[in-house]
Amino acid sequence: MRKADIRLSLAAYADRFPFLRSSLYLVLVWLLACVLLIFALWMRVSARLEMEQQTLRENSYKEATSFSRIYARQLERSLEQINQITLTLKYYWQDTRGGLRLEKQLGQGLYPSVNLLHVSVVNASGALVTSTLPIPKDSPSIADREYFLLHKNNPATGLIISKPVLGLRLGRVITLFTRRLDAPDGSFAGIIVVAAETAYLASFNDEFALRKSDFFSMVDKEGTSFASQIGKNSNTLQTVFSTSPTFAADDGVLRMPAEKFVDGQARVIAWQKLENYPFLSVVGLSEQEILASYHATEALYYRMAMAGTALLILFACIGAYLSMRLAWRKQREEEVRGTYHLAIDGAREGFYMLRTIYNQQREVQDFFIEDCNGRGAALVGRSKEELIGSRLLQNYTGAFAEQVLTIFRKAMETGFHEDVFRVSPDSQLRAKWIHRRLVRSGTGLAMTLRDISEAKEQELLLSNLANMDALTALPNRYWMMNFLPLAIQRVKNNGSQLALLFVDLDDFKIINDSFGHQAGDLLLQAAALRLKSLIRGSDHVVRLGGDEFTVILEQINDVQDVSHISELIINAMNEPFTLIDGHSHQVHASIGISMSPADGEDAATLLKHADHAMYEAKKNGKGNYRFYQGRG
Ligand SMILES: Nc1nc2c(ncn2[C@@H]2O[C@H](COP(=O)(O)OP(=O)(O)OP(=O)(O)O)[C@@H](O)[C@H]2O)c(=O)[nH]1
Repeated sequence: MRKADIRLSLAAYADRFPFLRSSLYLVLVWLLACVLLIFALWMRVSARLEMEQQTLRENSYKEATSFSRIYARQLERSLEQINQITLTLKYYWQDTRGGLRLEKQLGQGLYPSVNLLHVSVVNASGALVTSTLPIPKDSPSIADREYFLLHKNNPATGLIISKPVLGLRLGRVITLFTRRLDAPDGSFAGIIVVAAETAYLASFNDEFALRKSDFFSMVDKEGTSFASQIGKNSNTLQTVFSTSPTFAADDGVLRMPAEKFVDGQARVIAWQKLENYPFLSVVGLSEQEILASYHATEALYYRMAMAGTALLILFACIGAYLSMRLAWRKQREEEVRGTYHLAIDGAREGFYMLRTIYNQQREVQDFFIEDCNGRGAALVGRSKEELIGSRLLQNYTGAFAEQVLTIFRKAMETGFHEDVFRVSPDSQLRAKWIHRRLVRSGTGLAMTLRDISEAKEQELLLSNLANMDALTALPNRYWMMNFLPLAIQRVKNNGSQLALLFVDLDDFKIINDSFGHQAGDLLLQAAALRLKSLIRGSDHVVRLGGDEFTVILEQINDVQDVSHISELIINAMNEPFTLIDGHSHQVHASIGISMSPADGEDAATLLKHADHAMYEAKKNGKGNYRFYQGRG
């Protein structure tokens, strides 16, 4: 871009600066609308996400509660199974008077869960007697254990479940279920010990769909975890809690923060108290996993909202730009309209903007005056206010209205019409002559009317002067030479004849010489009147100059008629002229006649031949007429 071009375009923008400043509100409106829409969009997205999250949470609460109940029922059954084993073995032991050999039973496959549940019999002195696990040679006495002493000292004690401990023989965490053995005399005979591994107590993972970080756990009232499992296929462990949880009610559901768990993950936990055992089944669903689908949705929503925001900003920019452009154009149009009104209101021409009114057949029926200037209104004797909004044909009536409509329809078709017309008496136009110009513009017409009456009058006057003899007021030679070709053509077309009578006064010079030039003038005027009185309205008398006249007779079908009129003229001219000077003067006339088309088909030839015939008449003694006989 050249420097000059840059300067030009900068100047163009500088021109627009005041406009831009005054139209800044348009940008602000778009901006505000955009901000509001973006705000509404994000509010909607956030509400939607909130709802989604809420639903997921509610579902997770329900799910956790349902799982904790299932687990509680299963745990109850497992504990009951262990209880049954202790009872069965107690009675079996007592029945067989200590003849129970667990190693034998193990061999017979009586303990299907042998790798998770280990049974032992301890005698009254605390020594292992029989067991499903191998008994080491130096197996220590358990006589000092709390549960052993409890059974020993209290015959009524039923099943005692100890806190989880590290099993010495297994090297794994176990929970001991113990029951007292009584001798036939009711004295203490030892205890049955069932050691349950954590995997036995937490072995329900097939029952429901656990996700990777979900867990279930058997917990006692004090919050001690006995067995837990995180995820479906992981190993069981004693606890998942970092500190012992407390549960105020028998059942419930709540969100537990991340720090409460050894793996640092927040969870929704639900618990349920077992009916027959002092334990709670606890199920925890990982919050991260619950919300995993939510996070995907959230990301999608945010992406959509971002795209929506970008689109809205784009729309707002485009909208602001287009509005500004529209406003700029409008302003320009206003300026142009203002200038146009200034121009047309000061114009001497009437100016009208007409919109077409169509009928049902799509024919132009009328025009609606959309705009006009003061001159336009004045031309039809109305005010601008009256005229604007009215229909064009309201201003015309009768045949003239139909004629106007025809011209206007044609202008709509061709796009342009220009004419000059004499104003009809039917018209309301306040002028005698109008110059009219119609230009198609869009769905209507732009019409200008110019009053050319004065110019036309002037033109007519000049035309009359050019065509008229000043002394006699008869048409002159100039007129005749224009008229004759048309008249010759007319008779040629309709097959009739035209007669040109060349009339020359005889001895006129004497009048001039004897009575003066003025008397001669008066006689010429009187002769002209006399000639005019002899012919029909459709015929013409012309003064060629001096004492020479022509009479043009059209539509001659019989040459006799020409002879007759020639005689009338000669007779009339033979009559003395009494002029206003009181003198009576005697002149005669000689007439030469040429006929068209026989003696000529053009004005000059016809005149020349009539002149020749007149010369012949003069030669023949004056006061008579002669038809052209040819040049012979
Ligand atoms: N008063 C008057 N005389 C005119 C006018 N124009 C021409 N004349 C005169 O008219 C006379 C015409 O002359 P001519 O036609 O030759 O003479 P004439 O006496 O009629 O002779 P013939 O035609 O042969 O009979 C001339 O004397 C002109 O000066 C005019 O406008 N007024």
